Amino acid sequence: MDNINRNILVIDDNLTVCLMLKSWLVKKDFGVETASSVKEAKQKVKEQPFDLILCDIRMPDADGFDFLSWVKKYDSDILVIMMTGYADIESAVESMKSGAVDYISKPIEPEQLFKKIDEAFTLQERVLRQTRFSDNFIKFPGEEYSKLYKELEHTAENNLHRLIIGDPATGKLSVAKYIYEKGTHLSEPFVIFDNDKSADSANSYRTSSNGSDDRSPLMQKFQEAKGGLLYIRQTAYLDINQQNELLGILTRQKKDDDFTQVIMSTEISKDELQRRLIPKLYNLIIQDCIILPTLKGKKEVISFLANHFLQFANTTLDKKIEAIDPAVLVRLTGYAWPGNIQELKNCIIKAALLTEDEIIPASIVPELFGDKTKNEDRTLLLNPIQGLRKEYYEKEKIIEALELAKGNKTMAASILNIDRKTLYNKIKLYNVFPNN
Ligand SMILES: Nc1ncnc2c1ncn2[C@@H]1O[C@H](COP(=O)(O)OP(=O)(O)OP(=O)(O)O)[C@@H](O)[C@H]1O
Repeated sequence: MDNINRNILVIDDNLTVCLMLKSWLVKKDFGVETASSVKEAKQKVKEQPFDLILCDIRMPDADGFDFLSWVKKYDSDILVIMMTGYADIESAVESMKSGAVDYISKPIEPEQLFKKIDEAFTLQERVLRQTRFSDNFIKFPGEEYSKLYKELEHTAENNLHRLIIGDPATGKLSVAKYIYEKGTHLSEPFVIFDNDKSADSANSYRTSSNGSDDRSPLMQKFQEAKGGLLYIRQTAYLDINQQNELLGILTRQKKDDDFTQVIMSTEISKDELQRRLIPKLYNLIIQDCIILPTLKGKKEVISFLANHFLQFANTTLDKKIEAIDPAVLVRLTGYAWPGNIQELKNCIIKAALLTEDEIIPASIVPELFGDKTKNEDRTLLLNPIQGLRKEYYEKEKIIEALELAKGNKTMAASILNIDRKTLYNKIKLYNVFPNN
């Protein structure tokens, strides 16, 4: 990965050390900020995303350990390397037990520093690859779902291309990630081609520094995904050229090491899809397509998921809520969930945030569902965050998710179903400053 997308915060009360480290790291293309006190450092961490922090173990206004435990609580994904004097080796080792990824002794040698930073990122990437999606996917109870999971496993094991049809937020992307994780190419990329008309610039034609890249956005993403899995969202809206390209991808690839599995998704009905796609493509992908159910009327699944998201909220928000009051469950299971899993997830997160006791109380129902007679007037926060990949709404959705998650970026990323790094990039892109 390019260092250009990585931000490092250097914390040291010695200005010379800060400036020296900054000049070394800037030459390696890192984005670098400095802070001369823990107070200033905390402020900076709240204002902008950092991937790694180099922190002096002894700071005048607070202990480096205090800062370390604060930062790990604030955002456990930020890597911290402690900087120590020779006499401090014992505390450095101690700091690793408290969550630092490494330590480095002063005086610092540039090569040793780069090596340690490199190792820290490599280790993190390995861990992320291993745990990337597994936290997010759970299997729902019931016969219908167990058939679905068997089908997904078959798709994964045999490296098959598949179309997934499902209403908004029924878990199409999650299913694609599951197939990837269960499949044979975990060490290869998982790439999303978001065919939303207003999708972000990642899908626009890219121009290289010394010439132009005249491959279509779809073919660029296909190349990027080589040997891995390409997920095509909103397949129904591919233009004719892209449909022909997709047909080529699906029919001409050989099953060798470079084989790229393609999982396509759409929200629209088969009839509508048939009207939009060229017949050859439609006929090819409609066979064996996977249809994801909606939540409406599935009481057992809704209550299972509500409890699952409660556990997730407990862990992420550091809460200890043990149960959901039966009256709340009745309301949850009776609701139609037009925004499907996303809406339910947002609802439970909100409930967890509003709950101080061990049980989500019945008194919370009006807050969650508003006035029953005016269902459409539910708060904005409870509207499903569906359009998150659409540029028009993206900033708004990010702010909404950060507000809902009370600034907790791990939680916000999960709400948006994007990884933390993507969230950080978008926070930067749209200049969103989460305050908490
Ligand atoms: N099996 C699952 N286990 C846990 N969470 C899930 C599961 N399926 C979906 N979710 C959660 O539900 C939300 C919506 O899922 P996802 O983004 O996969 O839906 P989608 O159908 O791809 O959405 P869209 O209609 O926007 O394309 C996400 O927050 C995701 O984490």
